[in-house]
Amino acid sequence: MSDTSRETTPKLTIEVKDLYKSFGGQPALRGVSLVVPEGTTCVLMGVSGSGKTVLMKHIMGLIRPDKGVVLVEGEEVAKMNEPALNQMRRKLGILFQANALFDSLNVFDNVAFPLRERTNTPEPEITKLVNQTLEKVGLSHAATRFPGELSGGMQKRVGFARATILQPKILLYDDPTAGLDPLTTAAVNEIITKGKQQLGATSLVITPDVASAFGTADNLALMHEGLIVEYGPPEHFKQSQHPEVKAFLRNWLRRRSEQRPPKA
Ligand SMILES: Nc1ncnc2c1ncn2[C@@H]1O[C@H](COP(=O)(O)OP(=O)(O)OP(=O)(O)O)[C@@H](O)[C@H]1O
Repeated sequence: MSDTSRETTPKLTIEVKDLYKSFGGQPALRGVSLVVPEGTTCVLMGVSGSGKTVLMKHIMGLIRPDKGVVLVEGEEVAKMNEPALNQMRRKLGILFQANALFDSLNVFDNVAFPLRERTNTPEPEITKLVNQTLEKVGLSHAATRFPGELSGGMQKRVGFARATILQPKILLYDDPTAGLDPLTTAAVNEIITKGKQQLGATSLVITPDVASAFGTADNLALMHEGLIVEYGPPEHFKQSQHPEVKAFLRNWLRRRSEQRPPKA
């Protein structure tokens, strides 16, 4: 028996086919197609206004397409009714730029929130799960502290703990390293990688941080004016001859050298 008979096509957790969306006659998406195979991390890059967030909002079912389809685990998002949408969203762990932590709740209660809100888990079990999750993100010592008392990176880790406490199969991150210093950025990248390893999750990440993107992605996609102009693994990307990829990487290198602090 040949080995090929045992080969299986990877399951596609997210499938976007020929997606179009305009706002007030202005096109934001102009025929976007993208697949994210199960258990992989895809990083979306592109200049401001290129359509990254609009694409992600379609996946979350927050925006309806003008044309084209978005499938999450084979189900068409635009055809879901409210209960089906809620059920689909339970599979999503969402970590956006603003951590949206509750300032009046301490770290423990912030992380426990989805369990208390969405499940009937008994309190002793909640305590166990939250403590385990805080340990994973290295925040066991901060359980009783409030968001205002934490560094930006610690807040991100609380956000990650809260986004993953229900063990989502799909993680969506929008600009998770925005405004963070290089050390904290490295910690967040580690979190993204951990998300994949610990949860076996499928991740879609938007980031302007090209170094993060190359470090975390199985596949990279570059958006330009509402289209994905290049898609593939980091090695493929680095060698891309596509003019928009070359311009994007050149700009990033220039900005990075400008941002380097002057030598003391
Ligand atoms: N609700 C909306 N109403 C009108 N226009 C919108 C809306 N949402 C997005 N747009 C427009 O769609 C285009 C794509 O926006 P989007 O937020 O997806 O960009 P982006 O690539 O995520 O940018 P950034 O990196 O700055 O977040 C922009 O021109 C934006 O102004």
